[in-house]
Amino acid sequence: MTYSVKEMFLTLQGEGAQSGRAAVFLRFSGCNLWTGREQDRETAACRFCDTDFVGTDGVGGGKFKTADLLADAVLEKWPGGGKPYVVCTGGEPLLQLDAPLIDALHQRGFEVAVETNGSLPVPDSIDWICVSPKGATPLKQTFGDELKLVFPQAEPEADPERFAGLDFTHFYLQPKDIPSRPEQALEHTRMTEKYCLSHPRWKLSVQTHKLVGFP
Ligand SMILES: C[S@@+](CC[C@H](N)C(=O)[O-])C[C@H]1O[C@@H](n2cnc3c(N)ncnc32)[C@H](O)[C@@H]1O
Ligand SMILES: Nc1nc2[nH]cc(C(=O)O)c2c(=O)[nH]1
Ligand code: SF4
Ligand SMILES: [Mg+2]
Repeated sequence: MTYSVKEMFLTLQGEGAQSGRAAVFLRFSGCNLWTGREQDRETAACRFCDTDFVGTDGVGGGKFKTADLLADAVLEKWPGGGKPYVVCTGGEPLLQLDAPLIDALHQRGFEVAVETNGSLPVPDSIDWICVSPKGATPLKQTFGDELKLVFPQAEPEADPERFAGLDFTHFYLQPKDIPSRPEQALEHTRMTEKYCLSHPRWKLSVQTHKLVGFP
C-alpha cells in the first residue's frame, strides 16, 4: 500500500509519560474526525485540533510506495545509538499504519508508539499506545499505556470519569490549547490543575515542545 506522510522529523516527545525522549515523529496525512480545512472545523467531530495534517508537503513528507521504503526514511532520521523510537501520529495514524509497516520498523530496531484518537483498533504489534478520546466519538481502543484526554471538552461524553476505569497505565489530562487565544489556553491549564488536585488518578500533561519551541 502507498503511505501518505505529511511530515517526518526528529524531536523530543513533548507530551505524556514519554515526555523528553528523542523520537522520530511520523505524521500521516488525513483524519477521520476532521477534514483539516478551517471551513469544516465547526461541524467536525473533533474541533480543537492544533495540527496541520493535510497533504504531503511538510519536511520529510511525501508518498511512500512500500513499508520498507517508509521505514528506511524513518531510520535515516534516527541519529544512531540508544533505542530507536518512532511516534506514529497525524492526522489519524491508524487509517494507514498497518502490520507490515510496524514489522518493517521493528526490523530496523525501532520501538513503535502511536498517538491515536481511539476510534479505530490498534494493531497488536504496537509497543506504546497513547489514546486521546474525542468528544462523543465512540471509543474502540479501551486499553493501552496512556490515556491522554484533552481537557476540557464541550461534550458530556468526554468527562474524564468516563475513562478513569479503563485499562491504561497512565491517565493524563492535557489542557486544550487555543493558539489564537493564549489567555483561554491558560485558563484551561488552571482548570486542569484544579481537576488533577481533586482527582489524583489524573496527571497533568503539559505540551512542553510548545513552551520550549521545538517541533
Ligand atoms: C494532533 S493529534 C494526532 C493523533 C490522533 N489523531 C489523536 O487525536 O490522538 C496528537 C495529540 O495532540 C492532541 N491535541 C490536538 N489538539 C490539541 C489542542 N488544541 N490542545 C491540546 N492537545 C491537542 C491530541 O488529543 C493528541 O493527543
Ligand atoms: N514534540 C512533539 N511532541 C508531540 N507529542 C505528540 C505530538 C503530536 O502532534 O502527535 C507531538 C508533536 O507534534 N511534537
Ligand atoms: S482526531 Fe487528532 S488529528 Fe484528528 S482532528 Fe482531532 S486532534 Fe486532530
Ligand atoms: Mg502536535
